[in-house]
Amino acid sequence: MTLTRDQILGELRRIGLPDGGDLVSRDMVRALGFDAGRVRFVIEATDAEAARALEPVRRAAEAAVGALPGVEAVSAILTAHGPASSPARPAAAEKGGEAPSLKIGRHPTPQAPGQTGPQRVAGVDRILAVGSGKGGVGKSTVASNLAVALAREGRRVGLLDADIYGPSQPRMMGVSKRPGSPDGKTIEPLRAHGVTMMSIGLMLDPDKAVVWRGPMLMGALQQLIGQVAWGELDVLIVDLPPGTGDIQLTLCQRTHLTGAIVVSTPQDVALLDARKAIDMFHTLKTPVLGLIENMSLYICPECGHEAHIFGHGGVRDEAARLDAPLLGSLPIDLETRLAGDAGTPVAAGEGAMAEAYLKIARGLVAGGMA
Ligand SMILES: Nc1ncnc2c1ncn2[C@@H]1O[C@H](COP(=O)(O)OP(=O)(O)OP(=O)(O)O)[C@@H](O)[C@H]1O
Repeated sequence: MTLTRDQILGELRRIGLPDGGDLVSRDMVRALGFDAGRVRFVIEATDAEAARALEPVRRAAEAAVGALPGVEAVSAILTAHGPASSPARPAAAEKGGEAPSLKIGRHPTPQAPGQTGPQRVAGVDRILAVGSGKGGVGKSTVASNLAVALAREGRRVGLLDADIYGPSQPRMMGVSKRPGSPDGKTIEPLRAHGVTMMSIGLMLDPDKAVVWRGPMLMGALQQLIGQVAWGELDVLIVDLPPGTGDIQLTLCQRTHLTGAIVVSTPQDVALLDARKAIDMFHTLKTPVLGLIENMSLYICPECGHEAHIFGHGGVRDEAARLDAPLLGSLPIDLETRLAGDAGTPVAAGEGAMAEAYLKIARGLVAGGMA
């Protein structure tokens, strides 16, 4: 007997929620897909706390669907908004800069009649999402440096900072000007180090952002992709928030992505989360183009001794397991941190780290990914 969507939903309807209703009646199932006995779906919770409380529900859902005839493997992922940590305050807000007359954070517009599935962005040839399972692994650092390295390789590059809970690209790229909107419809992006860039952090009142729910996040992301005057780009790099939440879901479902790059440090806890992020991209049918290992090694500047502070080989092994390329391994490097804090990514200069990023960039260009 062939497995059907209705059969799967039928099982999910039987999974009651602690506060009433079931996964289907409460409209919490997203991105349901199945192929050759493998079923994948996402359970969308309203916030991180609710998601944590739903772990037994997730397990029950996996078990119920797994018991259906013809199902060999089930992967259910819980998504929620990131933690309500304090995001970086936009420099422009502090300076009281002129706000565009656009209301960022409105609810998303439905797709136009005839539009189904992920849409292309006019003028933008490729979109690469840079994600991570865990925060703090260097995802934003990698995104900004890759953008700069690709620009140095002659590509027309855009960088969109979609990390709503900790937008760090304004600091890393050294921009603080509030983007303008001369016509009140389009948002003018900023330019830094040869890259056209825009950050959600430059447009938000951070105190409001942290209480946003899914629809408002989705609306904001939609505006940043669709209303920013990106111009003609070879590649747009999107710096995602860490984890598997609404921003990731919306981006993958609404925008045609070339693929995702997942950044991880080599230690087990980071890899565990990276695996979840990779699984989410698979569920959403976004190709995972490769992994980047960050902070893989520390080389003592005094004696040259090499220490694997966060473990060794974990990301390479994971890449092999997933049959995904390891796009690069980047060491722990003081200059990388200092350069990021100073607003001039290390890839904009000379030296071993700039060369390491240029090498990754060349690989992406050679592979037709950027
Ligand atoms: N290879 C590296 N060597 C030294 N420091 C690094 C390296 N990569 C990143 N860092 C530093 O680690 C800190 C965290 O990096 P970053 O903000 O890029 O992480 P992230 O994964 O984007 O975190 P989040 O998603 O939580 O914002 C920053 O101070 C950054 O400069």
